[in-house]
Amino acid sequence: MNPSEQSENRNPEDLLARAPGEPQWLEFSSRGRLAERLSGRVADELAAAIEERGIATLALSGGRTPEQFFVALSERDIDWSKVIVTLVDERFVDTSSPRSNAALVIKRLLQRHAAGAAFEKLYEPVPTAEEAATILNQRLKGLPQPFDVVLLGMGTDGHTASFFPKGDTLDEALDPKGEPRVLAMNAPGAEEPRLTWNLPALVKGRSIHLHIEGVEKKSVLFDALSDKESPYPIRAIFDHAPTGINIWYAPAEG
Ligand SMILES: O=C(O)[C@H](O)[C@@H](O)[C@H](O)[C@H](O)COP(=O)(O)O
Repeated sequence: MNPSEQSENRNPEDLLARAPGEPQWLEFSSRGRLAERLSGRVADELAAAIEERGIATLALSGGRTPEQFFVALSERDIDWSKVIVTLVDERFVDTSSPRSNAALVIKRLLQRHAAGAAFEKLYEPVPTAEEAATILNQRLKGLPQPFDVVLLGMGTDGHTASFFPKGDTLDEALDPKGEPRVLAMNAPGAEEPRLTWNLPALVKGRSIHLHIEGVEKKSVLFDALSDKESPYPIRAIFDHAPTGINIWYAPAEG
C-alpha cells in the first residue's frame, strides 16, 4: 500500500484520540473553503485579542500552502492597525528573492484591509544567518508575547517552522526549557540557511493552527502523531503545546 492510500484509510478521529495534546481535525473539500474558514477563525481570534489587550500578534509560516489563506485574511475587516504580523520562520534571503516568506506576506496578506498592519520581518541584511539571529533577538525584544495566533505549516520531511530533521541547531530549537528566541538553522533539507522562532516561542501561542494540504502531508502527520519516538520534528509541537492544536486539512494541493 502506498503512503497516500494508507493515509486515506486512516481515520482522523481514531488517530487524534491517541495523539498528544488533544488536537482538533478540521477537514475541507477544497483549498478555497479551507482558506475562507481559517481566515474567519484567525480574524475572530485577532479581534478578540485586540478587545482584551489592545493589540494582537500573528506569527505566520511561509512556503506555498498559505497563499490563498493570506488573500482571504487580507479581506477580513478588523482593526489591522492594532495587529503586529511576524513570521514563524524565514529563509535567509531578502525580499527581492522569490523564496522570501516576507515577500509573500507583503504581496498576499498586507493588502486591502490588512495593509495597515505592522510587519516585523525575520531577516537582517548581514553576512550570516547567525549574525541576523543575534540582531533579531535584540530588535524583537519588545514584541508582545506569547503570540496570540500561530500559523504553522509542515513539509513532507516532517519539518515545521525551520525545525528541519538533521538541522544543526535542532536540539537547541526544540529545547522546551529555552527562553523564546530566534535561532539560525542550517539543514541538508533546506535550500538556504534559515531563521526560526524556537519551540517555546511557538507552543506558548494562545491559539495554534497547523495548515496542511495533500495526502502525502496527512500521511506524514499521522506517522508523527502515532509514534512517540517519531523522528519528525512536527511531533515536538504536539508534545509541548499546552493548548489543543487545530489541524486544518484539505486533500488537494495546487
Ligand atoms: O519557510 C518555510 O518553508 C515555512 O515556513 C515552512 O515551515 C513551511 O511551512 C513548510 O515548508 C511547508 O511549505 P509548503 O507550504 O511550501 O509545502
